[in-house]
Amino acid sequence: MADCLWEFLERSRIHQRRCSYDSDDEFQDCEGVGTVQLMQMGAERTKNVLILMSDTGGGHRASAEAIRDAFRIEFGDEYRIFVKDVWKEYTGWPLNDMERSYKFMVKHVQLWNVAFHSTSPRWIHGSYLTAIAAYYAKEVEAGLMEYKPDIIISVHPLMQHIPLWVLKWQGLQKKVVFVTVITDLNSCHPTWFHPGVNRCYCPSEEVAKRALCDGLEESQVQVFGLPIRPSFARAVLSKDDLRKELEMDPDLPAVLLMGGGEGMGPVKETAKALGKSLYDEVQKKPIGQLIIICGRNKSLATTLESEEWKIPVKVRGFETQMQRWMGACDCIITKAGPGTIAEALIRGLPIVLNDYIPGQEKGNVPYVVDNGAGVFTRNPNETARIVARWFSTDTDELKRMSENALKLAQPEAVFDIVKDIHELALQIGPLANIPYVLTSSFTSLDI
Ligand SMILES: CCCCCCCC/C=C\CCCCCCCC(=O)OC[C@H](CO[C@@H]1O[C@H](CO)[C@H](O)[C@H](O)[C@H]1O)OC(=O)CCCCCCC/C=C\CCCCCCCC
Ligand SMILES: O=c1ccn([C@@H]2O[C@H](COP(=O)(O)OP(=O)(O)O)[C@@H](O)[C@H]2O)c(=O)[nH]1
Repeated sequence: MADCLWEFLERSRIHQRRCSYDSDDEFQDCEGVGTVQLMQMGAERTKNVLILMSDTGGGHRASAEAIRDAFRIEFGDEYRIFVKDVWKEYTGWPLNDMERSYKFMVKHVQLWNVAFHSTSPRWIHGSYLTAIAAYYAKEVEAGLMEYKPDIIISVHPLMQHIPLWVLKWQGLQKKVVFVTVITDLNSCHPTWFHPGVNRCYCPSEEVAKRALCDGLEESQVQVFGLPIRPSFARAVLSKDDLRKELEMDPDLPAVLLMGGGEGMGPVKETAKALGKSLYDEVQKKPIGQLIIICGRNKSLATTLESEEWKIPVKVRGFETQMQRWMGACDCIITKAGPGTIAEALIRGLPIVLNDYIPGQEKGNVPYVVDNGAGVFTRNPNETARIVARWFSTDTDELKRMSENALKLAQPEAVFDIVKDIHELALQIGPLANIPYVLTSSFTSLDI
């Protein structure tokens, strides 16, 4: 049933060309077409939710999947959820190549720094994105038609402007619920803030302040926390069982080393330094064990697998059960990725931040350090010394930081977000119950 309205839209676009275009909001002599059928179709139907994301890093997909899973837990079959990179599936360069471009840019970190900051003024990113929206309007429309969304959720900084333009051109802006879920904890890019959204979910008060300064209304802004997969929040995991299951040493304290979905940052150097610092040369035995998760960085995994280690080490590629590995460890070393930080906080893991991407990840460092949940150092030897200290003489500090981490954790955020979206959808009304009047389509506009 959910498909009916969009099918109706598609059919009506043919009819629409025969109607006189009068204003942005109305086709005068189309008024009333299909309204009755649409109101009937609206009753008790499954609603389509389209979550827009891109694999630029691992955090956007993780948040998208968290929202999908929470919808399923809370509302069962009431919603049909699609997690999609519509840009990649439907558009062309540069939108369909963002993953590669982003990887290239963050490898040449100064390039990313310049791109991030030079595109911050609204007039700069606004004009770029409007131009791209105009160029790819038909393709984006085709992508939206495919999934026929009643609700669109963007979890990506570059996925507000273009779909909102397309909805506006189609006269659907007031009928399709559009929300943004921000996945950066602090110093996020202003492209996240679009005044045309129904709601902007901010993971922290700091981000909410930025949203308000950037022109969003208080009624648009909600702060619940960063959405993390329900498996982190809901699973009751015993460390002993997990270690058995993951074939880890049952007694040695364990450190998890990672660098986001792409295995970025000084992972190799830090692993080597830990290999030394966690081995007691006097007693000739390890004082800790090391888990290295390389994500999609295959060459990193291959290099580390070929190393000789004096301590127990596991090298893994992209893992789909991060909550298990985190649950089995006692602390974590990572670049300042917001997803990994929020997950580690839920598991109460003290954090050593060993790198950050300039711009969006810079503000995550004070978020962790000032709240006493971890430390920051870019020096791999220093990182290794800190962990060795935590595992030997300074276990109190490890415990204190673990408590602080748990205080910051917001495991229920994802459920609060989906419940609020559900409420919003009820307030705005099921799309098909709105007396529907077809409006202008950009296909008939000269843009
Ligand atoms: C004097 C004017 C010069 C203008 C030069 C403009 C050149 C445009 C080139 C590049 C665009 C740069 C986009 C900057 C905005 C980015 C917003 C942002 O925060 O992006 C972050 C995401 C990645 O997500 C983050 O991942 C992190 C982990 O790795 C972490 O998890 C974090 O929390 C996440 O938020 O970045 C992207 O997705 C960037 C994609 C790069 C696209 C490159 C496209 C290249 C080509 C042309 C650009 C056309 C697109 C225009 C957009 C410009 C307006 C912003
Ligand atoms: O092998 C891996 C490596 C990472 N992740 C997840 O990828 C996300 C990484 O997001 P973050 O914001 O930390 O960094 P990004 O990858 O976006 O740079 C987190 O949810 C991790 O749990 C994962 O599921 N498997």
